[in-house]
Amino acid sequence: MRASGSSISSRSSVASRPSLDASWSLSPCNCVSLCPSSTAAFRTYSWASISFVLMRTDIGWRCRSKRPSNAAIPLYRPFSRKTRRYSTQLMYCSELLNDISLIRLVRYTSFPQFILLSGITRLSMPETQLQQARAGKITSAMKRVAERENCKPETVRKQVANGQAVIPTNHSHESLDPMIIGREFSTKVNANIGNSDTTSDIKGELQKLHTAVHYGADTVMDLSTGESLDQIRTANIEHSPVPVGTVPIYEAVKRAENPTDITHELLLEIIEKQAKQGVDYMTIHAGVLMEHLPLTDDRKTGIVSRGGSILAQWIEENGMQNPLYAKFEEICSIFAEHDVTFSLGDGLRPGCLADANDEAQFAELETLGELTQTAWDHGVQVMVEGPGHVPLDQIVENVERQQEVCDGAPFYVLGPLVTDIAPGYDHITSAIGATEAARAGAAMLCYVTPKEHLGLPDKEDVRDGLAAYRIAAHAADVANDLPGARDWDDALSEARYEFDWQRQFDLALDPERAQNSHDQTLPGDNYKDARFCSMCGVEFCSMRIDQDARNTDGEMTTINDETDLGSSPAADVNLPPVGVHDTSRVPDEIEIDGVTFT
Ligand SMILES: C[C@H]1O[C@@H](n2cnc3c(N)ncnc32)[C@H](O)[C@@H]1O
Ligand SMILES: Cc1ncc(COP(=O)(O)O)c(N)n1
Ligand code: SF4
Ligand SMILES: [Zn+2]
Repeated sequence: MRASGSSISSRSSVASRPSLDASWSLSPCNCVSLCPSSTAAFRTYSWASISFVLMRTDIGWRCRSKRPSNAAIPLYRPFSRKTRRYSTQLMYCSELLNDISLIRLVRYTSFPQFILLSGITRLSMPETQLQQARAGKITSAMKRVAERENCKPETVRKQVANGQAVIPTNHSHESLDPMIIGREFSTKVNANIGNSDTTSDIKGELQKLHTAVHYGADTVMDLSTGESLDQIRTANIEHSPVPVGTVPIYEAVKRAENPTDITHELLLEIIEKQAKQGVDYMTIHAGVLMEHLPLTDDRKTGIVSRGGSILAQWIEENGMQNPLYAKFEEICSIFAEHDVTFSLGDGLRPGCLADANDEAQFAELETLGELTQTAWDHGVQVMVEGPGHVPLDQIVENVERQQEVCDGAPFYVLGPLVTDIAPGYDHITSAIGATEAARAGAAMLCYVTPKEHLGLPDKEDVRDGLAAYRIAAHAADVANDLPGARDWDDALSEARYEFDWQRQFDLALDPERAQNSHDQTLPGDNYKDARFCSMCGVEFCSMRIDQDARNTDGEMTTINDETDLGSSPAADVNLPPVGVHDTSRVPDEIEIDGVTFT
């Protein structure tokens, strides 16, 4: 049976190994998926657990009943390219069968297109969190998430089972501490990092990753488009306790001579490679359809999504449909194998207030709604990306429409920026929109840094962006009455009123910044229990005046009850800087090409 320990350390044993499920039953549709597809899964599993392997014969598989010596067994041969993927999966089986002395074809199953090989133990592919949730299983990732969100594991399972929440957990992401994204849970924040062709190396990227995690990013996206893409991605995954997202079309552009030369095969190859590397979720801009492109003609700022603009160019120059749309089901199969979560990209999102909520944006959203269903049919977890630049009064409509069109799949919004006038302050223009979006039901906010529209963010920008977005997420959680969220505000206010400066710093979203600001004018230790600060000075300190008055009236004794953050229902998210990730599986060091990074 599946490992059932609730401790975090048992997570990988559940998430990344084939399940041994005695109650598994044969059915034509899951026989193929019975064959494991991840070599990693094999290596971590003992041979003894394999009981049988099923093979499809109707799609061109041939089987030899005898194993030729010790060589890899050519058990299966595809008839056509269409069956190539099955071939890959089954060849892994043959690697495994190598170690087994006798393979006997015993009988046909009740489904004539399948041959049952026995003499070996049962084996099945690790399933996605969605598939397991639907089957009524509570995985250790679900248990861990329930612990972090202070809810029942069954609540988590139900939310995942019906697609209202996702737990991005690639089977190969060993250092991950599972988290959940869904409107019923605390609002999450994503930080974009990654290099471009002008700046930043692996070391700089790892520093941005550390900064992002330290300041409370719930997920990070590696949006690198410069040098060393594979190395940066694998280093990020290895070091990240939070889910890592990518946009595979970016690598395709780097690999092809010209974006128009990107082939379907190249895209699938890159997606599969990144899935094997352990990427937890991928932005797939499959909703940018040929027929939607004319709808952007009258826009003020056209197509501002990078992925969207590249695909639009590809579609126009090749005169063919979006390859990510054409190959969507193949992508689903890859995602199902590794439990990669879709982040359905909004390639036609508005790039300015004037273009918000236009026909192109909503036409794409309809397509994303259909693709959500297709992904669910394949047992793959889905979230949906949203805009961008939207006037404050149109944000609720955006969220409600997405929730309706995509049947409650989690909404993951970039900002949105509520005004276009403040380059240099777009972490603020967008955090205002993000707060409104989260209030209306967005599940995850993609941060925007002060460098937006101006340049590549560095680690200080990452810190500023996260501060703005942690505030947005928390403000929405408080307003939405998330149990315990307000306790953090109450505890800090108590410390403030008591002139307990140290506690006020400690409880601050960014403790270092709070202390530095106080130190700028009143650095001495004696000021750390002073009953005023330099804002008003001792004579005009309203809190001191008020306290003295209340003291005289004998009221102070009645207001002494302290909020205990440790026992708050939101204890895990009420911790400064914010949030707690279990980093115990993140290695202290990593070596890349002979250079050690920490
Ligand atoms: C979709 C969002 O991703 C941001 N974005 C794109 N590439 C990077 C990067 N390397 N680092 C940080 N943010 C990035 C854009 O600024 C946009 O806001
Ligand atoms: C919320 C969100 N939206 C979009 C993108 C992708 O960027 P792009 O669409 O510009 O390629 C992203 N990474 N996150
Ligand atoms: S951020 Fe800069 S590089 Fe990116 S689309 Fe805008 S102007 Fe172009
Ligand atoms: Zn913009």
